[in-house]
Amino acid sequence: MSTEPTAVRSDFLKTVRERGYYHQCTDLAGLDAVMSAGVVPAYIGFDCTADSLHVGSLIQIMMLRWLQKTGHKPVVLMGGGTSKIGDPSFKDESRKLLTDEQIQANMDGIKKVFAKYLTFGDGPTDAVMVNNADWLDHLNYLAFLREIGVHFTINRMMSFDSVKLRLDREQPLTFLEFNYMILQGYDFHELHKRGGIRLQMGGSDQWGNIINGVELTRRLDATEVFGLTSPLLTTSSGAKMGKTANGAVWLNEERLSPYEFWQYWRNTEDADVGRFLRLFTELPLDEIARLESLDGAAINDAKKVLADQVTALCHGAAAASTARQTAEQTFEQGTLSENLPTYPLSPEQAAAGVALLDLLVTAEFAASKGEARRLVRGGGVKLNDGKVEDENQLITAADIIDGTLKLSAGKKRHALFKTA
Ligand SMILES: Nc1ncnc2c1ncn2[C@@H]1O[C@H](COP(=O)(O)OP(=O)(O)OP(=O)(O)O)[C@@H](O)[C@H]1O
Ligand SMILES: N[C@@H](Cc1ccc(O)cc1)C(=O)O
Repeated sequence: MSTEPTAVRSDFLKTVRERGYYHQCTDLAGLDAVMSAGVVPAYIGFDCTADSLHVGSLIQIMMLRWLQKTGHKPVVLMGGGTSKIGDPSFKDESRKLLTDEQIQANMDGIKKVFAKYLTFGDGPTDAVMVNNADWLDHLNYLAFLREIGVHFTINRMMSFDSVKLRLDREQPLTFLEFNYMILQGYDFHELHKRGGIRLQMGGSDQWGNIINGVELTRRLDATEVFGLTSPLLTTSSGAKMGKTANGAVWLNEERLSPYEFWQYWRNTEDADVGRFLRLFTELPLDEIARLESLDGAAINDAKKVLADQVTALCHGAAAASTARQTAEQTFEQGTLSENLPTYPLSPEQAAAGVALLDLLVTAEFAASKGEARRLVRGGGVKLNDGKVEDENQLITAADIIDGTLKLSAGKKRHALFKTA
């Protein structure tokens, strides 16, 4: 790797460095020269391992958005082929093999989010979506080994973290998974050949896979292509970005309501506000500097700006403003908002009595009854705004006011159960 220049000229790389998307690049000066000279088509791949992406991948989506805004062409690669293998990078165990139907359903779910962040079409800087199953599904094993396998040495493959970590821990790495980096490497060469793609981006866990593509393309096409990675985000307290007590923070509203999404950002730790504003909004940097310098109670205003901006991008301005109003009604005016997550409760259930622990699980405040029990013991559960003392409490018709029961966990998580 060459020495990194202190200044870059291209708008895209300036943005990447100023806003905190930069971790590593194969040749920053070389990439800067190419990006300053004209439109660069660049890609990021997403495997279809769930039916929605989560905020961990939002940094990648924002990089594609900035790429387009600064005059380049984003290529979104759906890993319809690679999802059949499963990327072993930084995973302790083999992934569960997915069926073709599961992969297709996941792809249908994941695809939806990109239209909100990118403009698709046929123009020079319009985004396009490709699926690597289109070329990987039809590879001929012997021909592939002879044309591509010959460029990879086992010695070098063993030096990559995705392989090394498993072997060091004496955990199995199947031959299937061992092939993953070759296939992702082949994608880069294929995309370069098909659409002149010069750059692949991804989180820092993708570095090894990206390098393989850069080296393979250089050998086969005699062209320099580039790799650029972002840091893998954790919150200031060290938690992996994108996970809450309830699991991942999903981008699709079928998985997580815009209200809960808004709340996630509103609950950002103070120390993360500036960093998240730079990464996940498009506000000008001087405005962000002002917002992050707020302290005391005023930092909460900055968190609301963050929540508004990120929710508006992901779910639209209307959903963002409804989420904000709901939160303000619930927390600042103490009224019940109709927009809180709502679950049905049948009159029969209410008449027979339902265990509070079951409702805590239904509302996704706890993943199991055991966890729900600990939540109550910790003093964090409220029923209609009154603290719950008895973990075995049965909810009955007497707890239902005007057909509604309000359940809360801590100050910030609320759900309504309705009998009609
Ligand atoms: N916390 C994170 N910060 C930055 N980038 C991330 C984060 N989590 C995932 N990514 C990036 O998002 C892209 C998609 O990753 P992927 O779908 O594998 O996410 P994941 O959370 O690791 O999911 P899975 O658990 O299925 O592997 C990759 O480029 C990856 O590096
Ligand atoms: N390996 C990437 C997905 C990916 C797949 C194919 C590619 O060509 C590029 C990236 C991930 O797990 O997130």
